Amino acid sequence: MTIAKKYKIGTRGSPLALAQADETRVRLLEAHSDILTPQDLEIVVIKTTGDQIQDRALSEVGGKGLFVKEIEEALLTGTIDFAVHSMKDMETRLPQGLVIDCILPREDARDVFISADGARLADLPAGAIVGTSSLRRQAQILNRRPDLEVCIFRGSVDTRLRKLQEGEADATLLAYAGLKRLGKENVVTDLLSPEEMLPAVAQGAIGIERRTSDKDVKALLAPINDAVSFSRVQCERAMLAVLDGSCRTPIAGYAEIVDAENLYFRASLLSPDGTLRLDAKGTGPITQAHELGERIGHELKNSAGEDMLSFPV
Ligand SMILES: NCc1[nH]cc(CCC(=O)O)c1CC(=O)O
Repeated sequence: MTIAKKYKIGTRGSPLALAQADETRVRLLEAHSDILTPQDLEIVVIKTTGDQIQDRALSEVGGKGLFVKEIEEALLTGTIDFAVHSMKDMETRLPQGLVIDCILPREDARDVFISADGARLADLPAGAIVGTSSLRRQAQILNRRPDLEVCIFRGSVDTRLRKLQEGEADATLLAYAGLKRLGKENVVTDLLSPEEMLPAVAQGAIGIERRTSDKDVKALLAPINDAVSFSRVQCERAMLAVLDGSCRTPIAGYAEIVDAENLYFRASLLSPDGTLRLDAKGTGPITQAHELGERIGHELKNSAGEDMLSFPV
């Protein structure tokens, strides 16, 4: 890096998004303590369409792209220099001219179970209500516990916890990563293993998006990329890219390190009501993360058939 200059970091304004932008800023200041001072990295909050819709499930209003569109426009027009995202919320295809080649060290990817009265998932009585707006969580819960009810739960982590206290549901499911980043691990009743609840693709991973042409930013971000986290996310997203198309199809995918050289990857495709579930798994070299993800994606796609990939809304 030759010149120090000022950079604008784009992010949503939710408490979690701000925590992630701040983590990115701190990592960059550490990695470039020789050339960057705190004033060189400015956090710019961008309000997205998704932030304004709080009362409907995301799958009803257009999917995860809603949280990202305005931020990508700000990148393309140059209002910001790079953007910090939860990789879980990112579509598999980025707009022309943008790239994500920096993934921070991944946080714990598991989902957690939170109940109002401290009961664990296995303790919930028949008919208990679980609040979630994630089709993946809904489908997996109903697959294991067809006797439970699911209701829509949206909003920030705080909003969901408040709804739980107010009795709108008996329990909810959240990403452990988000709670940890907000310093709210204490609300967790139970950590769910990947066998109980296979995480979402890229859950717990923070990615940084930039203009493909911006070589300064590329060099700035390179030292904070975590190669192993990058490969795990690449594997999971390659699977999603094969299956994607319908955000009404619950998909889960989780790649983990088995030894210094290999990934173990599990993926599942379910029907929203949890009655159908297809699982696939495989191992492969970390250096071929994309190929492993694609292979498992095609395996699921072939056994699913067209109808399971396009459930009616
Ligand atoms: N869809 C919202 C969202 N996007 C990322 C996270 C959590 C943090 C992460 O997975 O990195 C959450 C909240 C949740 O699912 O509990």
